[in-house]
Amino acid sequence: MTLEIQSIHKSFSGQPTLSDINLQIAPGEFVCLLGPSGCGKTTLLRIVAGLLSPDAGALRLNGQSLQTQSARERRFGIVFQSYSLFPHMTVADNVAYGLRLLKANKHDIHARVTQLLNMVRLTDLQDRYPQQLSGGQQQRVALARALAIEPRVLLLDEPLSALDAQVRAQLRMEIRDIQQRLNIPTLMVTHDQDEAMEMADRIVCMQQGRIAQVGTAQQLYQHPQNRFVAEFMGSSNMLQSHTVIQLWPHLAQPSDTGQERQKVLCVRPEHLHIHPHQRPIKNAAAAQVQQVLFSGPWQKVQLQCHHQLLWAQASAQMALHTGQNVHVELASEHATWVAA
Ligand SMILES: Nc1ncnc2c1ncn2[C@@H]1O[C@H](COP(=O)(O)OP(=O)(O)OP(=O)(O)O)[C@@H](O)[C@H]1O
Repeated sequence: MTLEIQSIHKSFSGQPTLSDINLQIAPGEFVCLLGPSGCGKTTLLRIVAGLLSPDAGALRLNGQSLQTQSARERRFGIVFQSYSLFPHMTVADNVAYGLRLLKANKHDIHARVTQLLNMVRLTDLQDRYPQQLSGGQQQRVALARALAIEPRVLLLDEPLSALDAQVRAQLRMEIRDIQQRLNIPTLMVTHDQDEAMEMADRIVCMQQGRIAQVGTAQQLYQHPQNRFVAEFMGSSNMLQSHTVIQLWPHLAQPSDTGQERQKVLCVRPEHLHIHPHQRPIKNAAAAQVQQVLFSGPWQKVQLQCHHQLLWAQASAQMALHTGQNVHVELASEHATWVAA
């Protein structure tokens, strides 16, 4: 199944919420809509689901228009942030719900529910009610329920954001694994960049109702097209051209490469190399340590470098303390000039 989203526009009370959204999701592909609150992610997902009509544009599945199909006729599986399980039904009945609506026979329903509960590892809990389950278990039931109808497309609206960090990490892997095994085209909304980077084949980074950039996690992280994408995808230091000349005069300026002005240098913390001594080093700038934050195998280090504050990442083994004079080198092959 290939899902095509073509030139979708949507306004609320005259305010454009989505402008010219174009996207194609290949069979079995996992695509994440990523962006800050209010950028239009959920609106787009609801339009794809058939819960909201676009003002203009088209949706196609395998070339066939979805325009006249209701949400139910589309047969898409949807999982929301708030589990939305039926509280008066057991786990097994929740999973069976969609199949009963489709009037599947009892034997088939039982076989399918057994298979799905096994897939989401809830077989032992099938007679419990939702309120007797943890958040993670409830979300697994919601996933099984969405998958029961053999959906043509899977839509996930922030399915993990109500869960604690450990359960989230576990469920990320489980959802990705199940999605790959079933080979269903999937669109997931999230505002969590780590989640998007770990789960998605491609990420759609959205800004104020428009697509800012589409690509793999590596493409967006390593080659962001503009400052918004660079800052949204992981931590970065954004340096003006005159600051770069001061700190690392050997670096090529954007004008050297024939690109227009008004660019800033995006420097990821892991590409700054700290030399923990005062001795000058070729192509390294003098700096003073302002803060050291322990972060497991790493320390996040804030440096004052001329008038610029920089965040760097250093190994936890490196002895660093506040006020220490150091030198900082930039792995120039990783630094990217992006549109400001
Ligand atoms: N039914 C509606 N009526 C009016 N405005 C709406 C409606 N639904 C959404 N909006 C507005 O459209 C914009 C986009 O909302 P949307 O829920 O799509 O954003 P989002 O990116 O999913 O945000 P979040 O991450 O906070 O859920 C917001 O400004 C929101 O207030």
